[in-house]
Amino acid sequence: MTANSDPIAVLGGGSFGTAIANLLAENGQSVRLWMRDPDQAEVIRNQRMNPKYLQGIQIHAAVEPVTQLQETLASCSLIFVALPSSALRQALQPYSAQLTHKMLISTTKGIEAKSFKLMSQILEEIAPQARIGVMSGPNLAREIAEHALTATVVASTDEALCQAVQQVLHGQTLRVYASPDRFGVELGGALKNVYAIMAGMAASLGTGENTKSMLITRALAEMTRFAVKLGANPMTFLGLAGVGDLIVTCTSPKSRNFQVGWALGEGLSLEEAVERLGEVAEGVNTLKVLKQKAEELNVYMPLVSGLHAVLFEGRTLAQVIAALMCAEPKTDVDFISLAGF
Ligand SMILES: NC(=O)C1=CN([C@@H]2O[C@H](COP(=O)(O)OP(=O)(O)OC[C@H]3O[C@@H](n4cnc5c(N)ncnc54)[C@H](OP(=O)(O)O)[C@@H]3O)[C@@H](O)[C@H]2O)C=CC1
Ligand SMILES: O=C(CO)COP(=O)(O)O
Repeated sequence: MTANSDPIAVLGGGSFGTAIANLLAENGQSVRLWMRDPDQAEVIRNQRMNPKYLQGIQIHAAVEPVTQLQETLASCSLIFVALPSSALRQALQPYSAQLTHKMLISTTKGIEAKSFKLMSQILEEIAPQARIGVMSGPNLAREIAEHALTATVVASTDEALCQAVQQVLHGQTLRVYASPDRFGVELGGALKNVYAIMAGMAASLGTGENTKSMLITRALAEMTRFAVKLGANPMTFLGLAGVGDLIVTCTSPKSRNFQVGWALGEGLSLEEAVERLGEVAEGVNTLKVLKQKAEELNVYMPLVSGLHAVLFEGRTLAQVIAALMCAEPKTDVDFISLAGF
């Protein structure tokens, strides 16, 4: 791997930002890992660890923790954004002038509540002159940091941008695939978090393997149906950023969304589950906005409606399960015919 001449910025000192920064550094890049908390930066600088988010992972010497956002943006032409969706606009809006002509890669898997915008759409709004891409796929931060063999997708119609990301991130333990379908790749990453909450809940209640499989497969049908309604290419959902990410997040206790679901299954309230997690679980907010959008667009999303009913409308799980199982019989893979195939 040849080193890029400019340093590369990673915004967000959480688990994913730290994992990506480390991989870039291991590939020979010089990396500025921006975080808002000077104390956290100091700890990383001195201990070469990020104990708050990635306990036990050694941070490469070429990762420089920084807290000056303006300087960081000015000094880097390739910028990975790993901020929670609730923070991205607010954090970057004041620096739109510094983002002109930069390559911005969103790794954030969420949807803005008030606008239903995906994060790359917000970046485009903040920085219309920037070059925009997204990175998404079955990418649990801890596994990436521990060098589990992993694949991801960089998506943009800007082929040179995809190649730039492949050049700096592709390595011994991470394969980076390119896709021109930015919208589909990004939407898949955001939607699957909701189903991971359901899967975590199902797992903690001791459901059978048939049930787990039904849940994941019908989740794929439901999220694809929604995506088709928004004009996305359903084929993207058969790739790493669709079914790939859905599988990992719905089956792994390392997923924070799965953990929230697990805690709910144990009887904790949503507030208690989120509090216990202490990290970002994007699926909670996505569930709220997705339920509303599905209604607006008249898309049939019984799993989303069911989870929403349990978490926000005072319905019991038993009531929701009974309604789901007794609903009128449907056709399998209906989203393919909806898409005109
Ligand atoms: N973790 C994973 O496995 C993966 C995560 N992602 C996505 O990456 C995004 C970030 O997740 P992740 O790194 O896991 O989250 P974490 O919960 O691990 O960390 C969140 C980070 O965001 C920072 N932050 C929160 N609010 C602000 C703000 N207003 N301004 C600046 N920084 C802020 C936190 O800083 P502080 O400590 O100061 O609060 C912390 O560094 C999410 O959208 C997630 O879906 C994508 C793929 C995999
Ligand atoms: O997106 C992820 C894996 O691809 C991480 O999922 P969680 O945010 O649920 O941990």
